[in-house]
Amino acid sequence: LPHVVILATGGTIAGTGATSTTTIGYTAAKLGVDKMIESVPELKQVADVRGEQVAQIASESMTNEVWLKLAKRVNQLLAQKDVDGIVITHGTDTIEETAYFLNLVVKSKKPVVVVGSMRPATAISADGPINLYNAVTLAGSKEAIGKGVLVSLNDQINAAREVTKSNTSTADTFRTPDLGFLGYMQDNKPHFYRMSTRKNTADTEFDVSKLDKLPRVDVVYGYANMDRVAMDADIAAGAKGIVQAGVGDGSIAAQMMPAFRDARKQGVVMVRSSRVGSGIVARNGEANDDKEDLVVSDTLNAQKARILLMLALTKTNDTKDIQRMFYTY
Ligand SMILES: NC(=O)C[C@H](N)C(=O)O
Repeated sequence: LPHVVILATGGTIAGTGATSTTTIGYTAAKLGVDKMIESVPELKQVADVRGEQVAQIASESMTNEVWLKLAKRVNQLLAQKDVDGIVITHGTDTIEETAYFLNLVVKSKKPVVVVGSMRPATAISADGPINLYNAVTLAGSKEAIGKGVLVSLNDQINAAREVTKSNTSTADTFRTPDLGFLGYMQDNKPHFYRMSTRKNTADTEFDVSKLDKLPRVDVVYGYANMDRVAMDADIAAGAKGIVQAGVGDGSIAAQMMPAFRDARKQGVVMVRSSRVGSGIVARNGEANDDKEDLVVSDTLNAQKARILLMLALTKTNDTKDIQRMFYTY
């Protein structure tokens, strides 16, 4: 049997509610990793599993510090001969962010699968146990090697770079808009049909082994009648980069342009992303990125663009080089 380590961070998969019909007003991050493993005895049929508790939080409270701790532990474990794959149990609110962060900093081709659930462990038809079973099966599989960090819930396998939470509360919330998920978990095995084409894990240039913090990068949301107050406040608070989740194709409001120019004068790296949820933000499309010295996020949503920009800023401030990274990862 493959050796799979489960790193637990909390979330609804470890959540408990007052009654079996409580699916909303429950408390996330209550069960410890050993209790979660015990509650799915079938795990022992597919892998030699053991657990470690890395954090015990609802994922809305995820921080850069927990990411660094988690990534370092994943890298230590995957360097061991007796570890074949890792499962990370996680809340679903920021699962796509943690998965993409790991997709950029894990230095191994061995499978890393991030899993969560939409119903707490105490609910009727809780989705946590089957999701955990599928995740451990996937992490122990040969098929998952070299596919980058994966997110698996609801019998589906998604790529970390592309997956996003699309519904606040239903079990089928995870989607890869337009591009589609990678495959299914069915009948105790993965069935892959496609792969993400972007570089990941062992093929990236990022190394967090000596980092204990990441540069501050904030997201500013675009909307009609927006002004520069939030962006200026973020920069005053020390942001080295700003991602605008702009309207449409990452458009910049006329009244925001002076704020973008002031930010660039101070060396703040400005990334145009979109609030739309799918599609490419085209370079020199809705803004003159060459002239204004801006970066476009390509198809990354704003929360993932923030992660890539933080990591990029650990290497360089050069906007051309950072743009290359956005087209590479
Ligand atoms: N379904 C969930 O896991 C939601 C929860 N708020 C979390 O992200 O921890």
